[in-house]
Amino acid sequence: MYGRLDAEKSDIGAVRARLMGSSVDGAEARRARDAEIARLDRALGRLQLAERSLCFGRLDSSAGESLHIGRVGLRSESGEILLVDWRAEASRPFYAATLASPLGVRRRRHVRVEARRIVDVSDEILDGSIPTAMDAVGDGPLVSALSGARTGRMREAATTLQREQDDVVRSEHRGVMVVDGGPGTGKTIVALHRAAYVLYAFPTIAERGVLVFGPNRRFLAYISEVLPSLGENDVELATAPDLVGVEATRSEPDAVARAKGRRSFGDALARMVQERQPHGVALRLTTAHGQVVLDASRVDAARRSALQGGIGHNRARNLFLEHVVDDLVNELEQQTAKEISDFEDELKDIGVDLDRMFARRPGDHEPDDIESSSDGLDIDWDRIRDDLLGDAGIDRIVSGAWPRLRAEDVLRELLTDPDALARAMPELSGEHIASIGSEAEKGWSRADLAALDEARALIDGPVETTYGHVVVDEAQQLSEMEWRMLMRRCPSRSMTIVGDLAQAGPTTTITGWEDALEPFVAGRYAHHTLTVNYRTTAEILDAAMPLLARIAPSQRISYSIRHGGAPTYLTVADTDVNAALDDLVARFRNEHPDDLVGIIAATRRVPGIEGGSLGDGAVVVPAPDARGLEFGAVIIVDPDEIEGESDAGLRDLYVAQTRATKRLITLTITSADAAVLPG
Ligand SMILES: Nc1ncnc2c1ncn2[C@@H]1O[C@H](COP(=O)(O)OP(=O)(O)OP(=O)(O)O)[C@@H](O)[C@H]1O
Repeated sequence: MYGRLDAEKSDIGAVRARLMGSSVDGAEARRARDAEIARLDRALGRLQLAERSLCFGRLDSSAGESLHIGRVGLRSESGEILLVDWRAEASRPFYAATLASPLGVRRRRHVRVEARRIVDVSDEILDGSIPTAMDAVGDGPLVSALSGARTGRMREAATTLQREQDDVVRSEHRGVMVVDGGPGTGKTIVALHRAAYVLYAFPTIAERGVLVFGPNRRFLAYISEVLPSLGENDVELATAPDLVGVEATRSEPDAVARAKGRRSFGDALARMVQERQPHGVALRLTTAHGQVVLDASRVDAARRSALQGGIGHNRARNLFLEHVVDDLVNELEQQTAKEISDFEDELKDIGVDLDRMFARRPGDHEPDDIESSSDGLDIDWDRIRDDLLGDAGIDRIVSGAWPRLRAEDVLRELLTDPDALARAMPELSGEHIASIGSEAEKGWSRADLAALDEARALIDGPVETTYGHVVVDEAQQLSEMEWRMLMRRCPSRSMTIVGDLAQAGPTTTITGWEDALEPFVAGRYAHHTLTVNYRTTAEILDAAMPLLARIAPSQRISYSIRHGGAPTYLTVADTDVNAALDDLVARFRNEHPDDLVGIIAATRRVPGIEGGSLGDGAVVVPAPDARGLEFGAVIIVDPDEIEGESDAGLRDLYVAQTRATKRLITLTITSADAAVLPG
């Protein structure tokens, strides 16, 4: 297989070199050549990424046929199949076969390859037959993957995707799919493998781009290596600031962020923009050709037809200008015709007959021209229309009724208009409303970003960059306005949405998936729930259950497949926290040198801990940012402080309790000397 991999790489390299060296005539041909070279580069990149564990599985059927499964598909020179891509239909039994339903598979083999050598083989016999000397039945690769060290970067799991996960990854559903489940059930793993599957199996969707949206950059860094290691580099990873192209530089009270995240805030923006469009007013237009007043009903009709295409306030303004100028020219034409005929009548009254004066002698052609001379034949109305479209005076009058706007200005205007805010956010106190205004000049907050995106859509029209498929991770975090921001980027509504409502943060405004999706795909989405926890041991999960019972009593409880030590609870004096952490980290790292320790604390406590002398074996994470992350060991510092820090404090604590793969330690802080240091 590696021989064929090398041969394919060098074949592609040769074609590429030939193309580079060939001469092309004209821009069209050059574009076609560049596109072909880019395609070859992508194919080459994919083959290079397949180098690491090229083949990781093998299926042997009860009928004696076998199939190798790996990162890419490969054929021999004579065309027979050597290796099947893990996403191909033929690979499905590798993930779907079970003891209860072996799908014709006798043996499923996991192969581990390092530096092109097989270093481990592990078999499962699925059809009930007796293992032979040729079978290597032992501890499964899933268990070894799960108990492996956590180094701060998520790893792909194409080799060990489990059946309930694989059903989602390989689903034929092309619309919106929601995947929920408790912490550690593999929602992120499923979402990322789904992205890889979409790229492979739905080429027309993939062509339009795939976006993976995550809550913050720390999380994106954590998952950043999964897709490349699956051979997929054509996926964009983004957070809200990336999508909007603006950084959030200011924090604000959760209640304010929540209010800004509601639909009603978007509606207030829309009203603000509508108020900058003419409603029920007449337009007085003065031109070199005369003065015209367009009455309110014609102005309203022009406004309605300009807005019909949903192209945004500024571009609709240009259409409005065109409608106004059309009406204006019609009006001028009629005025002129009337003036000429009035003039003729006056002349007739004093005995002058224009028709007779201009009449040609008998024998001349085109008697019609004589008729039309009185209709203003010499006036080129098309040219006048063009002139008026570029006329600064008309532009000024239209701008008075329909000004060009900037999204930033409109949002600032709303944020500094206490009356409009009070109408849009009836739940906020006067104090909060006032604070919004005084903070607005100091930069944007996180919640402002979605509002800015909304204002841009209203003013500048649909976003330019859209995607064929959008994956949303930690989706419980999104506000209604953020849902709109994402939907705007996925007009085809092909999405994979993963999240866990029990882990929702303080600024979430939705209460359920139906609530979130109803405005976009009411009732038309698939829903899956994952049930097995692959992260924490059963002991750690058990310790988190009382909290889950308080947060989401109706949530189906997941179960863990691994066991380990019971969580530890310690008490230390405030002044000894850093010394205790040093000690705990050192002890854990001694036993598990490659495993990262996550120290999770209330946001306000983080700087104090970071100021300590922790080595690189540990990272300090503010509790609200711990969503989605995972560590070998987790030390929770002062759970009460985490719980009390925000409206979502209890859920933050639940998230913190479910991040560890091996050990969970909780440090309670006391100012008394009675603290018990870990002994
Ligand atoms: N099939 C699998 N094979 C190997 N590892 C897996 C598999 N499924 C999940 N895992 C591992 O289990 C851990 C938890 O998975 P993941 O982070 O996707 O869960 P999650 O449901 O997104 O969790 P949370 O809700 O806490 O963010 C990760 O380390 C992941 O790599």
